[in-house]
Amino acid sequence: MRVYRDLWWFFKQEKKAYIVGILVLILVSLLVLVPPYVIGRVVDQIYDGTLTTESLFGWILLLMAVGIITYGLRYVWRIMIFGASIRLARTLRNQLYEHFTRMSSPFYQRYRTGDLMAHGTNDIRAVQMTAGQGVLTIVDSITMGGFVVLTMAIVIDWKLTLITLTPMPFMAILTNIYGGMLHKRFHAAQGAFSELNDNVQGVISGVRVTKAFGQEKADTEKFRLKSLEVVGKNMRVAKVDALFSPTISFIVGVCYFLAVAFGARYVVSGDLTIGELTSFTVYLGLLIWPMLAFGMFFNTIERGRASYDRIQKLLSEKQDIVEVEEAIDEPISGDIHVSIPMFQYPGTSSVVLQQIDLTIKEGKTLGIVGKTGSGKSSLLRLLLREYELTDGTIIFGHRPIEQLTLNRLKQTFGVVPQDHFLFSTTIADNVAFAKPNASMEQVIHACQLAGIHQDIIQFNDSYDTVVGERGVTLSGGQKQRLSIARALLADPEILILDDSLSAVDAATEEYILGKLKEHRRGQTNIITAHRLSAIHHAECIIVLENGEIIEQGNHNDLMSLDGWYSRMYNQQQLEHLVEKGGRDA
Ligand SMILES: Nc1ncnc2c1ncn2[C@@H]1O[C@H](COP(=O)(O)OP(=O)(O)OP(=O)(O)O)[C@@H](O)[C@H]1O
Repeated sequence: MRVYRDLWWFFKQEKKAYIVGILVLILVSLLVLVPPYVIGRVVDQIYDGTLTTESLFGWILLLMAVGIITYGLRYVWRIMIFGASIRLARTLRNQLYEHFTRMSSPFYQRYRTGDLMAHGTNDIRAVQMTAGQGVLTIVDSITMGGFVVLTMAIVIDWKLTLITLTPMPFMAILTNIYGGMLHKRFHAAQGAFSELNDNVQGVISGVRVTKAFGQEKADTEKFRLKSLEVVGKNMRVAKVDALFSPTISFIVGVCYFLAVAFGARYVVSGDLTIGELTSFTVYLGLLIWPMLAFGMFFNTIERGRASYDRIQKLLSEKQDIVEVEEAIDEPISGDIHVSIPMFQYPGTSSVVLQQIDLTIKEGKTLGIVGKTGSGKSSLLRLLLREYELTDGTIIFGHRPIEQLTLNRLKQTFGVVPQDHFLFSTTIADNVAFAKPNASMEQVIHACQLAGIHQDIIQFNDSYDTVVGERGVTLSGGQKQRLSIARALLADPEILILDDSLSAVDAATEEYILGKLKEHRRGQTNIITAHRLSAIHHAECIIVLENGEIIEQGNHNDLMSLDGWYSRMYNQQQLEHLVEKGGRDA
């Protein structure tokens, strides 16, 4: 029942729908008492020989009227109660979605995508059932069950009612025991389903790698086993679930037996008419649904409680990055001063960045290089405030990063991440993602700057070509250039290219860099790269090693240092020459 207390905010919000729905349900419960009464009266009139055509016609009219009114009322309560529960599902889904969009990287590291998807679908459905079917079953079992029992006791015979209903407490006890078992098993089944979801998501998004390594069989086997586990756990739920109905039917059967055995004696002794006994047994039949509903109710709320708890746990996850109340939303300008004595990712013990002291000059290009894992992307993530600084400061002009609104920070940067992502939509929509109202000319211009325009017009549908899962598959270099076009279209004050030219050839790289220099004159660029040709033109270059700046200066400064940069540059130049020689030969 705790789930209803937790959902009280929603019932208050939808009180009109629930009050009308419940009142109508009560009315229906009263109306269903009429037909068994009529049947009993008709049987008695036949037995007495007093049934006339007129009175039969009257009874039939009454039954028809009750039938039609019940039909209409059942429609009304469904719309009221089930309609409200659909609105609850919508509200929770929106809350979850908004929450997901607010959360930053650490949250997505803590939760698996499959789990989040299961919470957004299965759990919400279970809560919706609690607010819809759960309310119906409890109201129906109490009102209809109560009215039927009262009618049997008051209108027909209280002693017979008492005898007939003695097995009922067993039903309450048993359904309660089953409910407890169901809760545990449902929890386990839900967990296994989440894992399966995760598995499917991983397999589908990595299907090309699977095929490339010929791992289809192994993957299918893994999936088969996982699926078997889910089936097994759901079977355990089904086995308890399946106990409800036979238990109730058995107990109701015993009640029928008692009703007929004792009722017949009452008829013989003249305490009951044959019509009354007929009504009594029909009323007993009406009790099956409330009893079943009672069992279903526990079942539904057990699931709803587990699911609502999981949804609340997700919603209560605090944002990792919180905007201060007095955050300022003013245009960001000036140099960026970065001072990070030390940085560790939350929950880890290894130092990723240390003794970073750096000024990123406004309107200039900063190149960041270093071995893989040296901390290049981590430094960018801190600039974007994807993670909170544990020690040190980042100051934009004269404003510490924490004093700026998150929105302003996002608007200031245009990022082309390493793991660029294209949506399953047209090329034009993908490019215009951050600026949906951009004109076609602007989209084309950005694509020209990113050196992808010529590729796009080769496609049959040009800018309307659908890419991704539902459309054409682009090469790595094409995807990178589309991501660059997307960032350029937004014309950000600070452009970040995180190893974004790695998949294009040297000539294309040179073309894009030339265009960037021309188009982004006076704007800040931050470029990380493994190929030094991508950054050698930068006004300032830093070399990172184990999270520390070991060299800093422009290309000429670094070449004269004769350190990591110059060694790497010479080596890459040599490789380039060998490659070119090989091609020319
Ligand atoms: N979210 C994270 N949580 C914990 N550790 C992380 C996280 N992201 C990166 N790291 C660790 O931080 C270190 C620096 O990683 P980072 O991605 O910044 O390196 P990088 O220089 O950008 O590497 P690459 O050139 O391969 O992209 C690595 O040891 C990495 O394992």
